Amino acid sequence: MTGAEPARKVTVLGAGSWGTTFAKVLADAGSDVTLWARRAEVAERINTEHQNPGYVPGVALPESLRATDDAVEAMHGAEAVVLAVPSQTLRENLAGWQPLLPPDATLVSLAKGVELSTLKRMSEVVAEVADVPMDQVAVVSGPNLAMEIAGEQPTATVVACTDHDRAVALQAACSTGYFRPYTNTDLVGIELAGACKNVMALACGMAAGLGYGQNTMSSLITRGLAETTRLGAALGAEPMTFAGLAGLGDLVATCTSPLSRNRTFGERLGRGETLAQAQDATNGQVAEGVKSCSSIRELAAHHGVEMPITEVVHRVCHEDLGPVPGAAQLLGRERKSE
Ligand SMILES: NC(=O)C1=CN([C@@H]2O[C@H](COP(=O)(O)OP(=O)(O)OC[C@H]3O[C@@H](n4cnc5c(N)ncnc54)[C@H](O)[C@@H]3O)[C@@H](O)[C@H]2O)C=CC1
Ligand SMILES: O=C(CO)COP(=O)(O)O
Repeated sequence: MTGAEPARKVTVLGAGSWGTTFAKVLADAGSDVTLWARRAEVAERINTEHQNPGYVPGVALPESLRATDDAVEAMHGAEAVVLAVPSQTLRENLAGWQPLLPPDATLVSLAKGVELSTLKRMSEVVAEVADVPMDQVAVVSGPNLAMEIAGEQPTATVVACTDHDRAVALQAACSTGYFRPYTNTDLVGIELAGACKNVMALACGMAAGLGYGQNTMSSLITRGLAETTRLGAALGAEPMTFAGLAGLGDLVATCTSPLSRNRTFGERLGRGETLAQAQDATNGQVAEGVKSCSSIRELAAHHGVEMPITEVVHRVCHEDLGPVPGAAQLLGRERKSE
């Protein structure tokens, strides 16, 4: 897919909650969409009953949306290939798909995370594993809780790509009466914002689980935005990106919605559940911040950036710090100006 023409043939790899929902958006926008599911029975149910109850219960999927568990069939002739798998498995998944990728297809990451061990953003992982230039990689990120979009509630998002024409083509391919994408060329900022907001949603969930109210939430959201912006500035992102849909927009949506898996996970930790207990309650869906809190913390350390909320979330998730002492740690920091 090149130039400013809408993508007509789009493949979505991953039929979880966001992959299925984004495939519906693309199909509703008039694109010819094939959705790849890991399990044959999920693909079969989408084709025959137009439902994916494990991930988007009660949602009627468009009849034009085709699903398959055959990656070869899914990717044949695709102008854009959308990667809708968790951040920490993207490398492994994409390595398997790499030989099947149509050469000039725009590769679109929906994942919000930073890879453990390499500390790479998802677009970096995609460009490396697919062996394509960075301007062939796009990202979609914004306040995009899948179940609200699946219910066709009005939502905006950002389509980011360093190649503006590709961003415009993808924007056209996913614009519907309920979904309004804006373009942006600041891939670094858009991706960091998406990864960090999951960590802040864990923190807000913990606060909610401890019984704290809106002052605490607002304080965490605002200071979370400050530390995310600091990291972005150190990595060359445009600071204004963090005030946009993929920054503040997604941060507010995720930190305040009971639909967020990250916020819900944090709330369970705040109520005193262990990591394993909270994990059991996710219905197999991913809460990216649980792993990304560690990779973002390490990335920040490499760049000499202070991220106190991320630090506390990491310690609560992985170093046995209780949420109450975690809150005390944040409140007890050295006094400073805003
Ligand atoms: N659900 C949402 O509201 C939104 C999710 N996202 C992001 O999209 C990405 C995908 O999220 P969801 O679709 O929500 O996740 P999910 O947990 O609902 O689904 C994950 C999908 O990846 C597939 N998959 C393939 N290989 C896998 C492996 N090795 N391990 C686990 N799953 C594997 C699963 O079968 C499943 O179809 C995440 O990075 C998430 O942060 C972004 C915006 C909205
Ligand atoms: O990214 C999301 C909303 O924009 C979804 O958040 P959760 O992964 O926490 O459900």
